[in-house]
Amino acid sequence: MDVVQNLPQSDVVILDRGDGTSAAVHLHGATLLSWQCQGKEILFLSQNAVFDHKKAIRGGVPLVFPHFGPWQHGPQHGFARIKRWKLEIPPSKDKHGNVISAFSLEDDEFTRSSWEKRFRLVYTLVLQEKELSFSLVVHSNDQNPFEFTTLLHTYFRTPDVTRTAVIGLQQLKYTDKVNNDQVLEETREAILLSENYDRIYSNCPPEIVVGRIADGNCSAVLRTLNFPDIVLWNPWTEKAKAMSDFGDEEYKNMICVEAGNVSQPIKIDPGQQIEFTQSIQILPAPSL
Ligand SMILES: O=P(O)(O)OC[C@H]1O[C@H](O)[C@H](O)[C@@H](O)[C@@H]1O
Repeated sequence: MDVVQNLPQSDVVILDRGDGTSAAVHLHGATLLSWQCQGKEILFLSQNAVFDHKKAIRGGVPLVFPHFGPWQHGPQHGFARIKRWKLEIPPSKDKHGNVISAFSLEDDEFTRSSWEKRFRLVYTLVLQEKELSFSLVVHSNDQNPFEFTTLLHTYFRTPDVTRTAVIGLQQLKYTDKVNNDQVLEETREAILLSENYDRIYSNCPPEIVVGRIADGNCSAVLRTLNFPDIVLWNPWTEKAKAMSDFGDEEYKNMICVEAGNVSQPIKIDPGQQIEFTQSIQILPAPSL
C-alpha cells in the first residue's frame, strides 16, 4: 500500500469499507492496484511499477481490451490498460456496507487511430467483506459487428510461488505459449509452478481455487461468467530480468491467474452489450 499512498490523489480512487477491507484503483487503465482484505494484501504490485500515465501498470489487475497478446493494430494487450478512464460512480456504500464504484471508457481519436470501432466500456467493482466482484460491460456503438478479446490480468501476491496451487483445471486442454503453442492436457489436480509459465487453459469451469496466496494462509475462489479461459503466467528468472518494471526476484512473490475470453474472439452486434464477470472470494485457509 506504500506505493499507492505516494501516488497523486487525483489518480487513485479508494473503496474503503472501514473494517480493514479496501481497494485502490488507478484511473490509468482503471487498474486495480491494491485489495486489502481484512488487513491482508491480496494483490502483487511490483516495486518497479511505472506510474507515468503511459506504460501499463505492472501488477494489480490491468484490464485487457480489445486484444489479448501482441496486436497488429496497437499496443500489446490493447489500449484499455493505458488509457485514462472516467470515474462513473464514485465509491458509495450500499445498505449492507458493500462499496461500489464504476469506471468508463469510450472510443476517442486515439483509440480510433489504431482501431476504428465505436464502443463504451463500463467496469464496476463491488467490495464486500471477503469478496471483490468485477463486472465489465462492453457496449457497441458501432454500425457494424466487430470482434474483440478481453481479460482481467490478475496478479496474486504470494510468499512463495512454488507452493501456490491452482486447483480446478485438471483434464483441460491448454496452449503452452512457452512451448511452441503446443496444445496439451493438464494432468494435475493442483498445479504448482517451477518455471516460466504462459498457458491458456480453455473451456474452464466457472469456479477455480488459488491456494496459498497473500500471506500464504488464505486462498482465493475465483468465479467467472463469460470468461471461459484462464491464463497462468509467471515470467520466472530470465524473463523477470528482461522486464524493466519488474524486480529480478519478484517472480517468487506473484502468480497471474487471468480470467478471459481470448481463445476465440467475441463478436458484438451494433447496439449490443455483453457482460463479463469475475468474483474473487478469500477463504481463511491455504486450501492444500
Ligand atoms: O508484459 P505484459 O505486456 O504486461 O504481458 C505480460 C504477460 O501477459 C499475459 O500473461 C501473457 O500471456 C504473457 O505472454 C505476457 O508476457
